[in-house]
Amino acid sequence: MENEKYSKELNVAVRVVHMACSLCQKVQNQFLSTNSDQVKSKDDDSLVTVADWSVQAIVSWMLSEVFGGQNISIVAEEDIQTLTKSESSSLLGMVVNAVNECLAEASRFGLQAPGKALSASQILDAISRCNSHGGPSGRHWVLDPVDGTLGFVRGDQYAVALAMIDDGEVIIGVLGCPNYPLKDDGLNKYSQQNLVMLKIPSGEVGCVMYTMKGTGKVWMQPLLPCDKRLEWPNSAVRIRVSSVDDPALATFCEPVERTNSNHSFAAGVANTVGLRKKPLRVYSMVKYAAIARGEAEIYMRFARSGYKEKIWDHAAGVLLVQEAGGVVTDAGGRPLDFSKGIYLEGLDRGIIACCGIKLHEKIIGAVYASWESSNL
Ligand SMILES: Nc1ncnc2c1ncn2[C@@H]1O[C@H](COP(=O)(O)O)[C@@H](OP(=O)(O)O)[C@H]1O
Ligand SMILES: [Mg+2]
Repeated sequence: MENEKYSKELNVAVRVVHMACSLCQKVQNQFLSTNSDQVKSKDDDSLVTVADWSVQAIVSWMLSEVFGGQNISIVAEEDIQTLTKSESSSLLGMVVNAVNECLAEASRFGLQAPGKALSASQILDAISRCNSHGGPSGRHWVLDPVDGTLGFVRGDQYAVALAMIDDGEVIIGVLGCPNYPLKDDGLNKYSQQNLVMLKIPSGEVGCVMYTMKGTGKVWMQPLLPCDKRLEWPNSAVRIRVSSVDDPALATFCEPVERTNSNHSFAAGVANTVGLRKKPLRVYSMVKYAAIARGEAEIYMRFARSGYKEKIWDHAAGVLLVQEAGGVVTDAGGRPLDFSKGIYLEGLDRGIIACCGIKLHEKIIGAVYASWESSNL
């Protein structure tokens, strides 16, 4: 990538996300086969798993090792509240094991393993250190350790998302998608058949996509098989958005959960614009990946009013789409603002990502036309 200034950050971020994906695959396989108690309910009733905490711990630990001790700023989704309750000691034990097993393999990813296994308190420290609120100045890493937790526990799509913001702008975006089929149109095909992604033969599924602002290039690497080392650039191929601009041929994505996006409003917009295909419903930021890779043309997200979108759910994915040639704005057509802390403040109604400006203008126009008559 051209921009020397951030090349080390990008390189390390990609390696760390590969490592995190490998951890997630192990945890997912384990609990899908044993249906164990690795899933707990958070106070807000969303699901959080051993993988969320473990990924946050390894990313935080690695970034701190490479980029400067306790001083780096990381904005991330998880805290240690549940994990430090007395009844959670077995859960903490599982996190400690998962983290240490994963870090022991760091050299395979071109990273340096710790001299000895990390203690529970070092791991809790690493997790709770990610309590930055971001903001308009300085560098902030932004992490969603397991985005699409529901997809993760169902054996479906999820993502590990790591971005770096510098002075309010997203500069680096890395998205690990362990269940993303590598073949063209794989997501479409498997989603339509309602297949659990784990049934896809390994070697045909899982990738890391990454980019740096201003390069106009987005790269995709397959995940590493367990006996291989990551050799940069590890068979990276360039990906680009689709060139389809005819609504009749376009595919649009939306969240699986209707609590996260108003499906009927999106259907109204789709109808107004002349989209004909069924929506592609996908968990997590894999929707951005599908646009960046040209497998879908449009992503619409209309959260209920009052819900505030968080930067870690979007930063990496938005940059991937933009650098792959696409357009992402709020539903009023304005750019997303990542400089205001942990929320996308001032977001107008929803988020629209498109492969190109023509479709984007049509969608924004249809949102305006439909809004008045809707009760969002
Ligand atoms: N009411 C709501 N409206 C919109 N997004 C929500 C929401 N509640 C949770 N989310 C976010 O939606 C993300 C999942 O996105 P999607 O619906 O596209 O799969 C969740 O990420 P996590 O799974 O990391 O918690 C969560 O941050
Ligand atoms: Mg998320």
